[in-house]
This record gives sequence, structure tokens and C-alpha cells, in this order.
Amino acid sequence: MSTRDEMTPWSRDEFEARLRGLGARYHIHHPYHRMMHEGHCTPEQIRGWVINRYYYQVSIPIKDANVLANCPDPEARRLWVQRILDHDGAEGEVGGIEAWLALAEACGLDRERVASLDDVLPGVRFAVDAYVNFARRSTWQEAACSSLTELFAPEIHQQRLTGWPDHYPWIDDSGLSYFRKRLSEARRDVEHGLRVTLDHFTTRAEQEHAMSILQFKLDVLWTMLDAMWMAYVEDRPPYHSCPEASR
Ligand SMILES: O=C(O)c1cc(C(=O)O)c2c(n1)C(=O)C(=O)c1cc(C(=O)O)[nH]c1-2
Repeated sequence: MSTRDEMTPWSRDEFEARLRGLGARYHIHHPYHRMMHEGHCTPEQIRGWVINRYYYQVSIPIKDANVLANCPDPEARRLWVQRILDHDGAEGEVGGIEAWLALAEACGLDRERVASLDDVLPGVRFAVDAYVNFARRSTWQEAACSSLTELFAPEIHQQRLTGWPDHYPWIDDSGLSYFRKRLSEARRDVEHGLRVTLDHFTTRAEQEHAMSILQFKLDVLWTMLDAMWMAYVEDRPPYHSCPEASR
């Protein structure tokens, strides 16, 4: 490839196609998710995932508040603030955090215990915190770009809605409303996030930067599941090999 080719920006369509192409690395392909979708998770493995993912759920609105704090554009802020309401719940509505706690209860977990975050694995904390800190320190357009893994999320939510009632009949159906709710919310979010990204990252170097941001976010999601795999599949939680350690 000549230097000139390396400098030429991708067309809008090509840029979007490349961003979408990163879906090949989405956590839908992680062994933990595969196992979950194939119906092979034990109740403890499902519960471990629900407990740890709760930390992601409560951190997302904080991430989005950081995006708002870095955004000088009132029009963009007006659209973005909806993401916080989706999770925290607007007046008289059940938000995502509450819906996740309902999922936890439907899985037989104690809501107070889940909400305490006491059982969240350190690796999951580090990964999620890296995402929040990224939004804190980046421009709001970079943070918008990092949310684009949601391009791939409706498929994973739909898989759960379709597969779980058969595979995991012990989970009360009412617990699945979080996934139902996210189907439309994620589609609306990515429409905005994608528009911001395609408009903002226009030189070839900027477009490649956007690709690396989306890769970072894929790393966050993948790493969360790696930590869960070690703890709940390999049965090797942190410090399992320390003879003197008790937690
Ligand atoms: O269940 C999932 O696999 C999944 C993935 C993602 C994602 O791709 O980041 C999100 C969600 N769920 C989700 O429910 C959610 O609210 C959400 C917000 C964001 C974000 O980056 O702002 N990602 C996701």
C-alpha cells in the first residue's frame, strides 16, 4: 500500500463497515457467552455473571455523566442524558439498574448482596473502571465512539430472550425484561453514537484512532468475561492458590 493510500480517508460507508467489522471480536464469541447461549451454564455460573455484570450496569450512568461533563454541545447533551435516565429510571419508570436487580432476584440472588458489590471480581472492576476512566479523560466524541459496541448488543440480548426460557427454566421470565428493554434503547443509542463518530473522525488518522477506541472497548468486555471464566468455570478465583489466604 502506498503512503498516499495510507493517508486517504475511508469513505463514510467504508469507515462504518470497518467499525462494524470489529463485531467479529464482540464478547458474543467469548467462551463464557457461548456456553451461556448453548445452555451449558450451571446456575452458579449464571449467577456469577449476573453479580459481576451488575457492576457494569451501575457504572454505565457514571460513564455517561462523564461524557456529559465533557460535552459543550447542548443538542448532543440533550440526546445523551437519556442514557442516564434509561439506567437510573425516569420518574415513574423502572430503569435498567432496577431491572437488573429484578434479574438477579429471578436468578435466586439476594438483591442487597448484589447491590453491595461485595462479590464483584477484581478483574471485572478493573475492566469496568478503565471504561469509566476512559470517558472521564477523553473527548465526548471519543467516548461516544467507545459506546459503539452497542452496535452488536441487540443480537446478544435477543439470543438471551430466545434461549434462556428453554435452557434455564429456573429463571423466572419476569427477570428477562432488562434484555427486552435494551433491544430498542441500544438501537437508538448507536444511531446517535454512530452519527457522532462518522461526523467527527474524518481524516484517515482520526478514523484509525476511532478503530482503536472501539478495540479498547472490546477489550473491556472480553476481559470482564475472562475474569469470570477463571472464577466460575476454572474454579480459580483470585488467591485460590495462596495456602494461607482466606477471603
Ligand atoms: O449485555 C451485553 O452484552 C451488553 C453489552 C453492552 C456493550 O456492548 O457495551 C452494553 C449492554 N449490554 C447494556 O445493557 C448497556 O446498557 C450498555 C451501555 C453501553 C455503553 O457502552 O454505553 N454498553 C452497553
